[in-house]
Amino acid sequence: MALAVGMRVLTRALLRPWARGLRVAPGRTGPAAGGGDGMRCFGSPRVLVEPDPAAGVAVVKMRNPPVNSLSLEFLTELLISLEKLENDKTFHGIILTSDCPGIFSAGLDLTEMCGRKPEHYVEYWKAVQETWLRFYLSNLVVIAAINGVSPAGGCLLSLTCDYRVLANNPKYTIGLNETLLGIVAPFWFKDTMVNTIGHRATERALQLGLLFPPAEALRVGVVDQVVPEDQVQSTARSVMAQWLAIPDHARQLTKTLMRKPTADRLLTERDADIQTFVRFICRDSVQKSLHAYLEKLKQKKG
Ligand SMILES: CC/C=C\CCC/C=C/C(=O)SCCNC(=O)CCNC(=O)[C@H](O)C(C)(C)COP(=O)(O)OP(=O)(O)OC[C@H]1O[C@@H](n2cnc3c(N)ncnc32)[C@H](O)[C@@H]1OP(=O)(O)O
Repeated sequence: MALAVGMRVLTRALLRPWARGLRVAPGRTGPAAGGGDGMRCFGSPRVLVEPDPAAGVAVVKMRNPPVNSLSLEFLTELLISLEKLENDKTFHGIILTSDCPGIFSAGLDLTEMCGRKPEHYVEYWKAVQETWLRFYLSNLVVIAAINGVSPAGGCLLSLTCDYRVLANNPKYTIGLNETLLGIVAPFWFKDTMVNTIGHRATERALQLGLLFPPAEALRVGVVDQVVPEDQVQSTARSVMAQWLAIPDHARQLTKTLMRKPTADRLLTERDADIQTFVRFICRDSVQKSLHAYLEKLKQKKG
């Protein structure tokens, strides 16, 4: 309880400067919005929230084209949407999915980690930490409906969820591929993966930077279910109904029991983790690797 309140205060303090100038997207009522009782879609430029109040569920669609890279602004908007839903007693569950065809999320925004000043890296890393903490410890049931490729930070975001449904498309790979970029997944990325698939599988996956296609992702346990692409949303909905049928207080306390030790590790080492990130990302060799990787992505088109 104290942790939850502390985190809220912290988020508010952290978000204030970033949130300036954010526009709230004009509301619209749609079929997924539980149009019957008039509740409208809401959100922000990069996050569309489709509420279904009757079910107590909101579908949160990431729409930061072209690839839902997790930029500072996008992370801020995601956090604001999460906080809004958590504070609204109507909602007990969120389905996190993508509005960008074929991409769940391309992970952390490489342009936030290249050629910037150290102060920017500090601000960016705080936002990444905060997003992980808030999603990982959310009292809501959070289900990822993974309808696209999901490397690195995209995979991490899905790993904060309580359940992952992946569309069965061989292009939709998922994993922590940081080593392929010449960077290292921080300890809390690693811990989240260990908690999901175990130590040995994580050791292999992280060292090799493995991006698992659906069947492999299911076999190793990175995702809980693989379904045909057109059934991802409906499957996420029926899984949500099962989770919401459990007495909420018991489920929430159990989630906290399972996840708090992992979250506490980052909470106690937060500043040190920021320093480690900034020192690492500022290295010439790391900047060169990231620039080369971004260049390779751009040249792929030509
Ligand atoms: C001590 C700790 C230190 C460090 C820890 C850091 C941890 C880092 C975690 C991360 O998440 S790093 C990011 C890892 N992400 C990736 O490796 C994915 C890279 N992207 C891709 O593989 C592909 O873009 C794709 C997601 C498979 C989509 O392919 P598609 O062909 O559909 O699009 P395209 O490649 O042409 O990209 C379009 C456009 O978007 C830009 N882009 C792609 N990914 C990112 C990204 N992560 N950040 C910023 N920008 C990205 C790409 O360059 C193109 O830009 P352009 O249109 O200007 O050319």
